[in-house]
Amino acid sequence: MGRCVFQSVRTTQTWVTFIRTHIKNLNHTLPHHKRVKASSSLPLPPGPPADSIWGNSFDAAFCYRRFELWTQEYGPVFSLRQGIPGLGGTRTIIIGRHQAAVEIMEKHGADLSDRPNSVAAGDTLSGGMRILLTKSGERFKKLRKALQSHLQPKSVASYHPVLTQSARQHMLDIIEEHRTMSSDTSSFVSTRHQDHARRYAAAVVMALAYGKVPDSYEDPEVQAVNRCLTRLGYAMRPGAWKVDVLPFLQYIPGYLNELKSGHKEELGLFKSQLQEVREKMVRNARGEEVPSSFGKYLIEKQPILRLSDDETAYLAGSMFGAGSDTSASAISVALMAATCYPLAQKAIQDELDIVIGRGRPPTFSDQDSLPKTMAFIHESFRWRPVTSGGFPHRATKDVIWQNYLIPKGSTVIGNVWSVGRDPDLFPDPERFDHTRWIVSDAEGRVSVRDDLKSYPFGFGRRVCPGQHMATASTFINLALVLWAFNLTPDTKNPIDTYAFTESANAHPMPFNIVFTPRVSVKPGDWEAKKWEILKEAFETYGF
Ligand code: HEM
Repeated sequence: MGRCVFQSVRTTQTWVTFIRTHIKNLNHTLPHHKRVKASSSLPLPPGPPADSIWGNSFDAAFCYRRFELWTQEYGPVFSLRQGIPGLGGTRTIIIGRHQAAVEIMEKHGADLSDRPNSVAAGDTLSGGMRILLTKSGERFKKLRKALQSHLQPKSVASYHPVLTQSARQHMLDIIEEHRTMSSDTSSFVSTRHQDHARRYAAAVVMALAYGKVPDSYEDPEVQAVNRCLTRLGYAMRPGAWKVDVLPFLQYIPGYLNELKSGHKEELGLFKSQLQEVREKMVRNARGEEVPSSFGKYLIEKQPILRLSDDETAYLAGSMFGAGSDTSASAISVALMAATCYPLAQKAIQDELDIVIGRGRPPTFSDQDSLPKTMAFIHESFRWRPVTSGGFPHRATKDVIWQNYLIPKGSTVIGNVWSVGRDPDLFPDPERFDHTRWIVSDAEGRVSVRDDLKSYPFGFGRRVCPGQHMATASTFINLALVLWAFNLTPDTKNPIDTYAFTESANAHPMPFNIVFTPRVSVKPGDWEAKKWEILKEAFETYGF
């Protein structure tokens, strides 16, 4: 008698795997919409083979790129397991295509607005008050409501003057770097343009949070906030604190002391920064002007928003962490794209020349007349997204998608890198092509497609509330840089467009750009005069 196939299956564990595999294999042969329900429950989305105890192992560095390969292999939604769920392990569902992200993260937004437990960075270091890590619930709703109302496009427009002023300083920083670094008068290799972008972003976020612009990136307050951010970044690194998988560790005396003192330090810093605004408001009663800021808004509305003093301080303080690093990286990526794709750069400069001319620098009032420039920005967000791997959500209920089960308690991640490589929407995805974002109507009028532009900022109810601010910052800086300069690569140091930091918010590794002013001078004039003319344009133009 032939050996029955079931005789080789010895343990319950292998039984389960055996049945799951067969259901999965059967399902794989069917189109998504026809996939069948398993006998007692729906199957998990498919995924790469996993060790029966440890689950899937993969390198955490640039895992979003590995996840794109698994999306191509296993489909738009796949599952991973690390350890044993329920015994300190996690089940993670990765979404890699746009339609699936909308169907899961937008349609089931209410069931996916939670964040995974974070004892180290969330509960201890941030005291549960840093909105990025706050669990869903009453506190999250209060914090989110306060943020959202202040970061709507209309409120962002009230910050245009400070954004413009800081972007103008950004241009002057580039010109100043030329003056100090270069003996060649016509162009120069900038090695510090990323520092200039960082200074810009720090300045606007400080202005947004507290209504003041720091003198430099070396400003002691900026440095103090950056120290807090470095600590946060370290605490959030997967595996940095075992307490996130083994929560009982938090009860070991002394174990969390380092994070507790970090919390004390940052709460003290955030409170003192907000106190300064409070004091200004008191002096305002005696005639001192108080610039508008998120901090001022929170103080005025604190009773209506039902925020405690600590929550108010944290909300304003967390702004820097969420908005500064990300905006600086987005600006650097846009400049990297312009440098590496000269035809796209020229298309933007031609548009700037037609719409604005060389007589005055661009402003926010030109934004609606510059669809190619806006398309370029959305393409740079797609090409090298800042938050490439997305940010984890947690399912608070079972979610069913196309006969697959996303179980309650799983971590759900919309992989921004993959969604931007969705072949149905972005064919030949590694190519930078701003024209993918341009649509024309019957009369040939061009505009920017609107339906896809928010995914680089996350999904559902946790979508980035700062996205309008981030887009505005990238617009004004890119438009001013390309109005003023031609960007070319430094032939001695080619740019590696895949060289990024491994952090959650990816930054390009340092790269050089050659800046050449686009100013025409009369024959006989010195080339050097171009820099003076440009400087004058930025210093004197009435922004
Ligand atoms: C290019 C720049 C930026 C990018 C790429 C970006 C991206 C993101 C992403 C992917 C998330 C997580 C969304 C999710 O969980 O699905 C997020 C959250 C957040 N962002 Fe941004 N962001 C940027 C700039 C900003 C700015 C300028 C601000 C504020 C001024 C800001 C404030 C926040 C806050 C407060 C959260 C937490 C929201 C929550 O957990 O409910 N971001 N951002």
